[in-house]
Amino acid sequence: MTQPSPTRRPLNIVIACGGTGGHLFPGIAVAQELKKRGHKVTLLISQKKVDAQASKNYGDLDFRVIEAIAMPKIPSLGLLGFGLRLYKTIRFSRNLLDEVSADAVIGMGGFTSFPPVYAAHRKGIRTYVHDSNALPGKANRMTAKCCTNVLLGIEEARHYFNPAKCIVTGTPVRQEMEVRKDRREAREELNLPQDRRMVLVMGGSQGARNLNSLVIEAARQCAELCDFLIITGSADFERVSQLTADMPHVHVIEFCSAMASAYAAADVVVSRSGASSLTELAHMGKAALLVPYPFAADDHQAHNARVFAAHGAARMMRENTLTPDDIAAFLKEVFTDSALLASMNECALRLDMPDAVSRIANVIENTDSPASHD
Ligand SMILES: CC(=O)N[C@H]1[C@@H](OP(=O)(O)OP(=O)(O)OC[C@H]2O[C@@H](n3ccc(=O)[nH]c3=O)[C@H](O)[C@@H]2O)O[C@H](CO)[C@@H](O)[C@@H]1O
Repeated sequence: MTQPSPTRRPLNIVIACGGTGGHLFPGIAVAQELKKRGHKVTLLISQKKVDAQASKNYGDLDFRVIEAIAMPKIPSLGLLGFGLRLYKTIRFSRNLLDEVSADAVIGMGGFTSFPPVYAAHRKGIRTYVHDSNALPGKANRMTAKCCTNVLLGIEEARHYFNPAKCIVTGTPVRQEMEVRKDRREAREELNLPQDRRMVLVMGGSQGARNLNSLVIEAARQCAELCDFLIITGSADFERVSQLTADMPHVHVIEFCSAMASAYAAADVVVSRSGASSLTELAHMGKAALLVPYPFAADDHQAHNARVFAAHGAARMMRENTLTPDDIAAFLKEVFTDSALLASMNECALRLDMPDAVSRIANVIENTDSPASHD
């Protein structure tokens, strides 16, 4: 593991990580590490429900809300309002950077990272953007232009940026996931049976309605084979609860605040292929059936899933052709071929970068050169 080197004084660091769990949780992981090293951290999140839901379990961290502004289509009438909101958010960011005497700003991705990173860049403060996906989004590519360094979740993304600025750090997992939990304890905690195979179903930080529907039909065929723990997302909780009311082998959670336990309790996972979900699957060494969100920008979730499939850690299936029979067949295959399941688990583990959070913190602590830009 890379060792942190001592810094001259505690730093004031701003982490912009709002908008979605895939940005927020890696941001929380970096904040936890920097705080542990004695630095002061301010996290910028958006006003969205998922941010409030996810951040409420981290009362020891300092969260501030900043307006989340998404880039409208070009050309469109929305551009005028967007320009005004962007200007206001950059001004808000500039004031906040003064208030906390920021030494460095890290954007964890998405368009919510741009205003604080841009404001910091204009003030000559060190700036970073972290991109966790195999195919980086447009917002990150734009933000990267005003960054000192670009921190990458995986090597595959390097050629989308100025390669000289890129440092492959991996994507960090939260402190509570660093140590893998015991399966028995995890099942006790989540009130799940000990003697059944368990399939964890997750649709990213906000749930996935179509995937939930397909899994419920598959679960009807698999009542003998295994149990299911479905994390539905807030919007689909009522519907899934009703549809599975007569299925005692299906367990339903709206939003899971104990993801370390959910992974530990699972034998196999059916999931969307958001980058943080994949990072956690690798860290936990869990085989998966990956179903990329079909409408993700530039189909980036398919790029993520292909990396895992190519390494033998997962199967990838596209939602438009996926049937409940396919899901049931996959589960029968992995549960009857224990060597296959073990090999997929092992391949997932090989993709883990356990020191990602240290690498990021080291970059933040060690770079004291003035910002360099494209
Ligand atoms: C639709 C879309 O564009 N999604 C993007 C979004 O994904 P999204 O926000 O869904 O994030 P990911 O799938 O990357 O990660 C989900 C995170 O939420 C956590 N979690 C989830 C459910 C729950 O109940 N509790 C909980 O804590 C997971 O442990 C994980 O840390 O950002 C990712 C990172 O840029 C991208 O790769 C995804 O493609």
